[in-house]
Amino acid sequence: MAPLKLYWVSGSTPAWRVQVCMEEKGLQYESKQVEFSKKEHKGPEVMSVNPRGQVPTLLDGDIVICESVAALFYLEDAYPEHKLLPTDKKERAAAYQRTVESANLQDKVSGIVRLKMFNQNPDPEAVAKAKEALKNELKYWEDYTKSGYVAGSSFTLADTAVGPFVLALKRFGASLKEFPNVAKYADTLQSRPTFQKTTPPHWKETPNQDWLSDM
Ligand SMILES: N[C@@H](CCC(=O)N[C@@H](CS)C(=O)NCC(=O)O)C(=O)O
Repeated sequence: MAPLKLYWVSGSTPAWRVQVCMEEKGLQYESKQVEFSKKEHKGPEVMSVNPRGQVPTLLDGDIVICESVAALFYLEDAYPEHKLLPTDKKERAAAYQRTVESANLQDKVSGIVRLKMFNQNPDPEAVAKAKEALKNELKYWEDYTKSGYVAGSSFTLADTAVGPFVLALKRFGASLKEFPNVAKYADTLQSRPTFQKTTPPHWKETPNQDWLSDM
């Protein structure tokens, strides 16, 4: 049996990061999809390894990693056969920077999800504020993606960290017309077999949301 095991939920963008990273590295892993609706993430199997009861939870034998970005760095370190960090020091620094910096984008995307997914009638003022914060964040990523990827002109670990959140924007209906580089980047990611293989299953079966149709 493969030593790597990933607990994940369909639509969890942090979990998607780890799936993409393992696929890009060509790693075999046991895929353990859990259901939020059945509270499986708070059940004994997940809670015994991750007391927060969250996904992603990655196991490598008796090693447990419960933070998605930490999991990316761990995988790069433990499975160096297919490297996702550049060897050039300057390019590597950029990839480290963007991988960690993806937390800012994660935060702004999560802001929209918290308002729209878990609220029947979200406060319009709060929604407008969250969209403004997201637009401000996207200005940075518009600059970072001008050479095709988020850290230089080839795919790196940083793209596994950022990519799922950019594709979440498309899922939520954003055309990204004000952010043409990000829009092109989204197309690049969407055409990558590893992203296609790991796209949240329920996204493929249900129409996109219209939460960001004005963006
Ligand atoms: N900072 C964590 C966030 C993990 C997280 O928020 N996971 C969500 C799903 S996207 C979750 O498991 N939520 C259930 C809960 O918190 O009870 C990471 O990047 O891995």
